[in-house]
Amino acid sequence: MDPVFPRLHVITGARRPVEVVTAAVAASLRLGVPDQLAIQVRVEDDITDRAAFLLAAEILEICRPQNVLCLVNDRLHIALAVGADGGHVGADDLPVAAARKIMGGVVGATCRDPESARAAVADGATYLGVGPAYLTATKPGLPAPLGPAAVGAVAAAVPRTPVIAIGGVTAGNAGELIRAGAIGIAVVGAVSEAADPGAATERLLKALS
Ligand SMILES: Cc1ncc(COP(=O)(O)OP(=O)(O)O)c(N)n1
Ligand SMILES: Cc1ncsc1CCOP(=O)(O)O
Ligand SMILES: [Mg+2]
Repeated sequence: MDPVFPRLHVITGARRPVEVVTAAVAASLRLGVPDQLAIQVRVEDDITDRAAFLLAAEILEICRPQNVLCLVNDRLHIALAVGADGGHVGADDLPVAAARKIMGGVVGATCRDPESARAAVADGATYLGVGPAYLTATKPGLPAPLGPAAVGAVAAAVPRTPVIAIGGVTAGNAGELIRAGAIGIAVVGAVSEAADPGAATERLLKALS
């Protein structure tokens, strides 16, 4: 695993995704840490593949010149078609082993417990997204929040694989997740819903430094 795996994953929401990504990338450049930022293109299920493809291509054009990692959620065919750096899969998506077969780059996998974490790593996951760490309104129907200790238990089970905590993460609670063992965080609302997404990204990056 590349030792410089990004520690802040900004995931696009429905609101102004291109504006948010532009601001997040600019913030990482202001702080001189574009290698610490990843952008994950995530669209709702009712968005067509064509619209998702066009959005992912536009976002990749913002990320690539600055060496900001660009991942696509769920739709690995779109990740491959635009030439993104990788993709992220969860329980309703391609199994990790199948994702690994078609994706030469980064494969992220959602895990909530040590056993599934070890299985995902054995199947070829590059990093794990672990959550929900805290309550979140962004994705309905999730299990109860894990809290920092359970996130840390997953991280301890896969010591050579980066664990990215997700779900209700803010600049205020990021520190306790890192202290528990996560190497980074993924956010939707903390950046997408912020009045100033660039300033919000700076706060999150500083909370990780
Ligand atoms: C970094 C990261 N971690 C977890 C997820 C969630 O993926 P998944 O469980 O497949 O849910 P959806 O995001 O597809 O609704 C993620 N996207 N990123
Ligand atoms: C997709 C997903 N999976 C677990 S929590 C989550 C949403 C995280 O959004 P937010 O950062 O706004 O809580
Ligand atoms: Mg998914």
